Amino acid sequence: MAYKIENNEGIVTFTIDREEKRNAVNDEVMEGLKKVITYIKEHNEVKFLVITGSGEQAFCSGGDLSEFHLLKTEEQAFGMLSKMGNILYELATLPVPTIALVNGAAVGGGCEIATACDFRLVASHARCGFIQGTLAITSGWGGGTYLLERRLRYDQALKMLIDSKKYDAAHLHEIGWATQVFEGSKDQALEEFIFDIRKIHPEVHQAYKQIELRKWQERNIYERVMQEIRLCAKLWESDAHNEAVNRFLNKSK
Ligand SMILES: CC[C@@H](C(=O)O)C(=O)SCCNC(=O)CCNC(=O)[C@H](O)C(C)(C)COP(=O)(O)OP(=O)(O)OC[C@H]1O[C@@H](n2cnc3c(N)ncnc32)[C@H](O)[C@@H]1OP(=O)(O)O
Repeated sequence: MAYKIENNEGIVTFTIDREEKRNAVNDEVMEGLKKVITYIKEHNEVKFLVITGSGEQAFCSGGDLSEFHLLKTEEQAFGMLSKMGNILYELATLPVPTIALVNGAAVGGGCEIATACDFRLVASHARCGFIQGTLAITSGWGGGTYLLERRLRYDQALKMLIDSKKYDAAHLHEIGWATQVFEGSKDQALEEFIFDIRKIHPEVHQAYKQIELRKWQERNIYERVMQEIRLCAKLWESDAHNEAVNRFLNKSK
């Protein structure tokens, strides 16, 4: 199984469990995300959702390039990107607060998943970034739109997208992407962060979340996400992208 879902007294945790691939997202992980989203929508008692990755090296390394590299044309790419884009939109607009427990690197689509969450608790050793530019594509799951909505300073958010590099945790905190940085155990960091939140009735959380989401509807976030995905799909079929992915997949051979 590529993922684990646990419910501990209303705190639902989704763990991507593909440590050997640095928790890259494949079709099975997408199905798991759909499942946990449906579960939360059907269970009013859920207080919040935590997303994390197995091991300490990576939260998520983005789309599984060994699988998705088989998609060559713009339309093939759009199919996969929009499937995950819709899942990420559902995640970003869940009625409960969401926490990315960033236990290690969050790059490419992994950084998009973390950005789609309400809070980002980042391990001090983790390096994160929208590195898609190094593959000659843009963010393809809607994460660019979420980043620009997260109220980071605009110039810092745009720089994060266009310099396409990994930032250290201290810098991510300084620019406002990381909610907080933790040392040591991720479970303890989560416990401390939710200590007060978990005492509050879930309907209160949901009411505050609704206020934020109403703003998202007014700002046409879904349409903007779909435009972002289309732009990425166009770049996907370029020679530059193909060559960059081949370089990554063959780097150790
Ligand atoms: C598709 C959507 C698009 C988007 O919308 O954003 C994307 O997500 S594009 C994908 C962006 N991701 C990448 O470019 C992969 C980046 N990966 C890395 O930079 C590094 O792996 C890491 C996450 C920083 C971890 O580095 P390290 O701990 O040194 O591990 P390795 O690099 O040696 O990787 C170990 C192992 O895992 C494989 N791997 C890692 N990431 C992916 C991936 N995204 N897809 C497929 N496979 C991945 C890597 O190839 C190694 O495999 P082996 O050599 O077989 O051990």
